[in-house]
Parts: sequence; C-alpha cells; structure tokens
Amino acid sequence: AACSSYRLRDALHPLWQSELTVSGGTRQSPINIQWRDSVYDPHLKPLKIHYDPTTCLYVWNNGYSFQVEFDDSADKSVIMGGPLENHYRLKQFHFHWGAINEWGSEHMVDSKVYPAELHLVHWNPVTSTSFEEAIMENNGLVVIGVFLKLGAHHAGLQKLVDALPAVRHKDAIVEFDVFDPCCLMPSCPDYWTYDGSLTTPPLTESVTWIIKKTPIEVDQNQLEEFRMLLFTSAGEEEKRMVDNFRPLQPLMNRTVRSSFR
Ligand SMILES: Cc1ccn(O)c(=O)c1
Ligand SMILES: [Zn+2]
Repeated sequence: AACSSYRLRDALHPLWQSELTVSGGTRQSPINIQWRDSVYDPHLKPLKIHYDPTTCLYVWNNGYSFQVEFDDSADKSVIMGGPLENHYRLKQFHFHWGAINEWGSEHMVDSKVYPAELHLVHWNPVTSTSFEEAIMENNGLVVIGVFLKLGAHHAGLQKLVDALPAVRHKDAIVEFDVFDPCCLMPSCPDYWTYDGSLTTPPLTESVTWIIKKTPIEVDQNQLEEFRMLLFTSAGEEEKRMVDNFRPLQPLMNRTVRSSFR
C-alpha cells in the first residue's frame, strides 16, 4: 500500500507532473541499486574531498528544495579520485525528503527507501566554463548522494536547520557563511557509482552519480524542520515542501559499480 501511494504521490508532485519521463532517456535517475547486481571495480580509487568552508555563500529556497550555494569561481572546494578523470568543483548541495519517515530518498538500495537524501552537486571546470554549461555536457556533473536515516541528532546539520525558518518561502535567501559540508559525509569510504541524470528539469543525462553506502543519522526534529519549509512564495496559499523526490527510473543498459567488495 505504501508503495503504490508512494508512486502515486510522486506522480502528483507539481515539479514532475509534466516531466515524469524524458523522451528517449537511456540513463535517467534515480534508480534502485540492487546490491547483488553491482560490480566491484578494483580500479575505482578512494574519493578525495577538499572543501573550503569559506566558499559557502548562502542558503535559499528554490521552490523544490533548500539549497546551499558555494563560490565556484576557483578550484577551492573540489572532489577528485573515485571514478573521476579530473577534479570537479562544488557548486551547491540540497536535500530530497518525504512527508513521513517511510519515504523521501530518491535512490533506493535493494528497494529500501530512506527518509531523506543529500545531494552535493559538482561540475567539471576542465570541460565546461560554468555550471550552467556543464549541465548540458556528457559527464559535466558529479553528484554525491548521501542517505539520511532517523537516529541520533546531527550537530553539524543543526547549523543549517537553524537557518531554515529564514528561508521558509520560495525565493527566500539568507546569508550562510563558513559551513563545511564534509561534516555531512559518512566516515565510511564505500560508494556505488553509475551514469545517470539530473532528477529535476532539465533531467539532462550529464551526471556521474556517487552514492555513499552508509547513511548519516539525523533526528526526528531535524527531519520535521525540513517538512516545515514551503513550496510556495510569501502571500500564496501555503503548500508544505515535502515529497520533493523523483520516482524511480529504469536501469536499462547500465551497470552499477561498487568501490567495495
Ligand atoms: C543539478 C541538480 C539539480 C537538481 N537535483 O536534484 C540534483 O540532484 C542536481
Ligand atoms: Zn537532488
């Protein structure tokens, strides 16, 4: 029952009413990662993450999530290694979550859904001159996905949660300086990686996904703060910002690689 309402719920989501499928898409995201079908790739290197907390600019409500933007005018907050040929610059991170703890993540692992999922979005400054251009480039983007599970209070996340009331409405923005997204990364280095797409329009197939195997823990109050945000602007009839995830997409002719045995 939850599953069907889960899928029905997605279909009604305003953002994807028109964009549920991309015509001719062969590498769409998100997907259900079947652990037993993923292939260990010994050539995958450890992911190297060097974020500079002073590149953090502000938090804003873009109408489908809350997003923390970074100064990407230089190679200051970058990732490299893993499946990547070169370094990628951090542009922003945001989350996807459900109305209740039973669903919310975009990716699944063996059909297990998490209450929320963090996406750290990076672009390739070697093949593109801007993030906007990289969106349209094959392998222009790398998104690190981190699952959130209900558990202990997350002290690092709380600094961001405390800023959410200031960005309750669509297009609200608040200054947010010196934040190190590394605090949101699980310590376990294991990840899956596959070729996919954006999960919001324009849904372009330009993303190398790196999905961390181990979730981070957040507490009930922190998840409930996410759910107090609004899709709607000030003055409009309020619509709670929940269920801002895209439905699962077919794996088609893709193999998910794992960095671990
Ligand atoms: C660039 C981009 C835009 C939206 N979402 O959800 C992503 O994960 C990445
Ligand atoms: Zn996302």
